[in-house]
Amino acid sequence: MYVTHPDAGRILTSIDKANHSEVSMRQATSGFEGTGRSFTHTGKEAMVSYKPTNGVDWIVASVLPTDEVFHSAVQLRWESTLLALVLTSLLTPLACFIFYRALKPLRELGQKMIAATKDSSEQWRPSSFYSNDELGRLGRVFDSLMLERGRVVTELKQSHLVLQESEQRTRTITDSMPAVIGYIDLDHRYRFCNSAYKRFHGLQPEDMLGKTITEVFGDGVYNAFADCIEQALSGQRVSFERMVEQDGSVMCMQYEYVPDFDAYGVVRGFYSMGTDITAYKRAEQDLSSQQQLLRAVTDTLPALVTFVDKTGRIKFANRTHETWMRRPMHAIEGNLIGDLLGAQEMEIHQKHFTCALGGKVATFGFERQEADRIRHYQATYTPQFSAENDIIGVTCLVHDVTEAKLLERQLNVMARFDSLTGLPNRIQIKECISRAIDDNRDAQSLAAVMYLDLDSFKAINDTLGHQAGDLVLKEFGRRLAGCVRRSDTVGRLAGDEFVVILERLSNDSESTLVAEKILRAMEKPISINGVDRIVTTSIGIEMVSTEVNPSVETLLKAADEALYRSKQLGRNRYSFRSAAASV
Ligand SMILES: Nc1nc2c(ncn2[C@@H]2O[C@H](COP(=O)(O)OP(=O)(O)OP(=O)(O)O)[C@@H](O)[C@H]2O)c(=O)[nH]1
Repeated sequence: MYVTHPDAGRILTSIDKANHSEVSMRQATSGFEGTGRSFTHTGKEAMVSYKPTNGVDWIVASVLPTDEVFHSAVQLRWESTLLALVLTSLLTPLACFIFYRALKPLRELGQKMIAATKDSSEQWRPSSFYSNDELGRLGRVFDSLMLERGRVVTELKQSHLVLQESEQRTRTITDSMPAVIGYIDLDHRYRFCNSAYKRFHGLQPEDMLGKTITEVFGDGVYNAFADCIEQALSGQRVSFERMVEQDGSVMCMQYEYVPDFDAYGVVRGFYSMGTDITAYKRAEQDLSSQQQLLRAVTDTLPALVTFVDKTGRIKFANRTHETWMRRPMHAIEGNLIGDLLGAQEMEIHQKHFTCALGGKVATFGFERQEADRIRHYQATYTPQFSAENDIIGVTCLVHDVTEAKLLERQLNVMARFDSLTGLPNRIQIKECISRAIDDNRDAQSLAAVMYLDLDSFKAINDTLGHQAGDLVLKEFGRRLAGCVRRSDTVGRLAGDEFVVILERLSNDSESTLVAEKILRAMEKPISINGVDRIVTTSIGIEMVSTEVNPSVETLLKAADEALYRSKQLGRNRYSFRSAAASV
């Protein structure tokens, strides 16, 4: 029940009758203490406080209209708002001004940035006035960035210039080369073409750029070389020849496809280089026909014709090798000359081969044991020079001189022996005397040269005939040979003149013993056509001592003089040149 209430109508009325649906009223009547919102009895919004009293079962509640409660606060809020408005209106321009001033470097920096992005060519000028705050640092960082950018741009420009110059150089070089040079990417499109495409294919290089091989040359050409293109794009180097018709003439072009790899080793295209090898091909054909001709000519020669390069490898060998060396051609050409000849024979050849490689012609003879006989060969090694005058190898010409050697030996025998008697002739007699002089000196012994002449031999010829004379000459030679040691020499000088050379004598008397033996041997008649006839001989002896060193001619002349002495004394005797013993 209300004990007191501004609304007199409520005094002593039950609270139940009042509007106690409010939370605060229910809280208060439940014995709680607190504050809350409520309404005055006039229906105005109000603040309500309630508290039960001690000792008395009363609840003291005060209800104060909200506007009265917050009057001062509202007043203060209005004043504050007003003040804020005033301050805001006053401080805003000031703040703006301060911000404007504070952001000026940032604004200038921004303008510089915009200007810098518009014109990258201008040299960046860093500002020397920067504050020590964040903006200053930002400005300095931006300046360093711009300077770095300027450096990078400069480098890029220089790189670009270098690249341009390099490209120009590449173009100049490739344009001046007698070869078609192009670059084709993975899509088979031309990315570079030198001016030679105009010369060789009648195509404008600038018209080719960006076009595919098919677009430039057509399906036919592409299909013909599709495999090569794929190989190049798979990273393999490809080389092939292609016949090209241009202005009515046919050229032989050799193409080389060289793959182009990026930094990771992945193919990104390939270079195509085509060279006109028509002249080379013709030269090759000419050379081939010349080689065929050379082979045809040399194959028929009875000689070995070989060309050996500097490394000793046989580059050419005529067919005669097959028969002479008893090997098939494939085991000769392309092999080393050392392998063909064998180590033993190569040892003989090596120095002459080296000599020829040194630029000199070397001629030498060598022998080869073949089956049961020895064959003799004459070899000539001639150095071969390139157009630049460099030695490129050696031409070997080998003749079989076995027959010539035999003939030479026969001639030698014929030239050194008397055909009638088979005894050494004048040439060999002189050699024997010369050798006897040396041996005599070396052995410190004596030697003797005996000059013999048949007595009145002319009469035999005249009476019995020339053939009878020959028979007497042969018999005389035979008997002479029977009177001397095997180490002595019997020879026929000419006509009926003979020489006996006695070696290793101890004294003069040994020569006289031989002379007497000869005289005795001639005492026996010679049977001539059934008629026995005694033919005597006169002998002249010249001793060869170790003290003097006479010439062959001197000795023969001295012996002849001694012979003359024997003739003078009546023939059929021996004499020394001086007045020594004569019999
Ligand atoms: N049958 C033959 N006679 C020859 C040969 N060569 C030379 N004669 C002859 O040998 C003779 C040599 O005579 P001479 O030695 O000059 O004279 P000779 O009659 O022997 O007289 P002397 O020597 O003085 O004792 C000449 O009649 C030559 O014609 C030959 O090969 N055969």
